[in-house]
Amino acid sequence: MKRIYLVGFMGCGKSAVGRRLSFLLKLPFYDMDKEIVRQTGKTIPEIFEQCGEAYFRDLETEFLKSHGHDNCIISTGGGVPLREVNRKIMRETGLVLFLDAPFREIWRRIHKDANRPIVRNSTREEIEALFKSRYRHYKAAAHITIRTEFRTLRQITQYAAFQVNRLKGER
Ligand SMILES: Nc1ncnc2c1ncn2[C@@H]1O[C@H](COP(=O)(O)OP(=O)(O)O)[C@@H](O)[C@H]1O
Ligand SMILES: O=C(O)C1=C[C@@H](OP(=O)(O)O)[C@@H](O)[C@H](O)C1
Ligand SMILES: [Mg+2]
Repeated sequence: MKRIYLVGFMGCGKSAVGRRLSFLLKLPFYDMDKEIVRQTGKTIPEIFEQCGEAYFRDLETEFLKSHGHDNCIISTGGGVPLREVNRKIMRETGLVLFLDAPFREIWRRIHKDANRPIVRNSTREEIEALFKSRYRHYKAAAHITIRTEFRTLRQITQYAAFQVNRLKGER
């Protein structure tokens, strides 16, 4: 089995589900944002402010190109599937799961969070427009879409594990 990538909009649960899935499947877990913070010694808002968003996007692609481990879970950042090269790498090196959460739930989770620079500098309407414009990229990246509405983190994790095992059996 190769890597398992979690994709989706900010706040859909990629980091939370990724961590739980790594316990359940007994596979190492990498959160791309945390790896980038570790490698650069800067927080995500600091990278955006000091180096610009384009630089952050290059770091994401660089992470995907240079990550040396298979058999692991990777939670991506919400902007990763926007680049075609990123989608291609993810689909060729693993299974991509899209956590599809409704916008109102996402907004409730992220609107007060200072760690997401895009949210900090935008209105609800702007973030909703971003959510809509990104949706097709998540769909294009994903092998499997998991709807998260009305499901607990535990249920989502169990369903993700079930889908991973099912697809592993098919390959
Ligand atoms: N299905 C869910 N039920 C309840 N809380 C959730 C669910 N999914 C995510 N959360 C919570 O929402 C917040 C944002 O989740 P996070 O994993 O950081 O999202 P992402 O990494 O996709 O941006 C966290 O506090 C997380 O625990
Ligand atoms: O959607 C985005 O453009 C971003 C999502 C964030 O990750 P999460 O999706 O884990 O919040 C983080 O990579 C950065 O703030 C940019
Ligand atoms: Mg995250």
